[in-house]
Amino acid sequence: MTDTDLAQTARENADAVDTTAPIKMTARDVHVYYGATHAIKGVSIDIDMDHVTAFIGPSGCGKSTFLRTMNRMNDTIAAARVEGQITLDGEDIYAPSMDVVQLRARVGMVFQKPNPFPKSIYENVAYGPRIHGLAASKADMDQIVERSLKRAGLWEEVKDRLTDSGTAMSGGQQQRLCIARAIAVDPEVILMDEPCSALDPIATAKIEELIHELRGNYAIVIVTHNMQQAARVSQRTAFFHLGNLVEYGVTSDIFTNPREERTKDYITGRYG
Ligand SMILES: Nc1ncnc2c1ncn2[C@@H]1O[C@H](COP(=O)(O)OP(=O)(O)OP(=O)(O)O)[C@@H](O)[C@H]1O
Repeated sequence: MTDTDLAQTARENADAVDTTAPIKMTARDVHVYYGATHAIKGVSIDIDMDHVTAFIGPSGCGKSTFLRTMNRMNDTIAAARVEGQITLDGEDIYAPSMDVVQLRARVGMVFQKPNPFPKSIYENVAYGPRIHGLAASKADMDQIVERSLKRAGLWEEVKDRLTDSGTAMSGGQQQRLCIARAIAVDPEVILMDEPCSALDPIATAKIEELIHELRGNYAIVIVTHNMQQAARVSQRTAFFHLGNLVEYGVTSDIFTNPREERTKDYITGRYG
């Protein structure tokens, strides 16, 4: 794909930008340290509801680190320290009163490598709703499982083998199962950390289509190394470099008319 194609793809996607969408999450002057390494340097950003926001930038620039601050996954890394403020619907997610288990249900995460539990397909989806008490009966749970698998575009492929192991599926199916698992607890935000990097082009296309379909109901944030993917699936793009948020805006603007020289260099493949 040439630069012109990239710009064209981004422009086609621009129709989906809604400037009146409410802000779902905010970050203000966020810094992250791993011991002495200063990985994120004063990032401020607003994440809109009903949009897909792509985080792009060269390897090691801090995309995954920043993504993990948004549902406190960095809490699980002993050396990581987060400063600054991140809110969800105006509420500080690092406040002592914040229930981290609830937070991670509201802000779900899909990882680079599909990681289904070594349990049945049904149980993979039912697990979250069960621990959060979202189903009052077996019939309720059956409904949640079916609805989540349908939304993840997997139902037709698995409805006759719900008791098979989730780990016995193809990589692309496993990733859609992980998306179904995230959706099952009714999240408001879905964070995706390079969700297609372990998948072949056909499975990747299916996930991209799915992201497109899910967009209207969630705030979705996707880390990607693939600029064509950012242009195809996102309405907003944030470009990170050396721990800084260099530029953030409407995807078609970032790909057609970047304000910063560093963004331009990156999207035209001059480094990264
Ligand atoms: N668990 C960790 N412990 C120590 N340093 C870390 C850890 N995770 C990331 N870092 C460092 O933080 C910086 C940002 O890394 P991060 O993985 O967030 O970047 P990235 O942009 O997502 O990279 P990539 O695109 O290669 O996945 C790097 O210097 C990295 O070495």
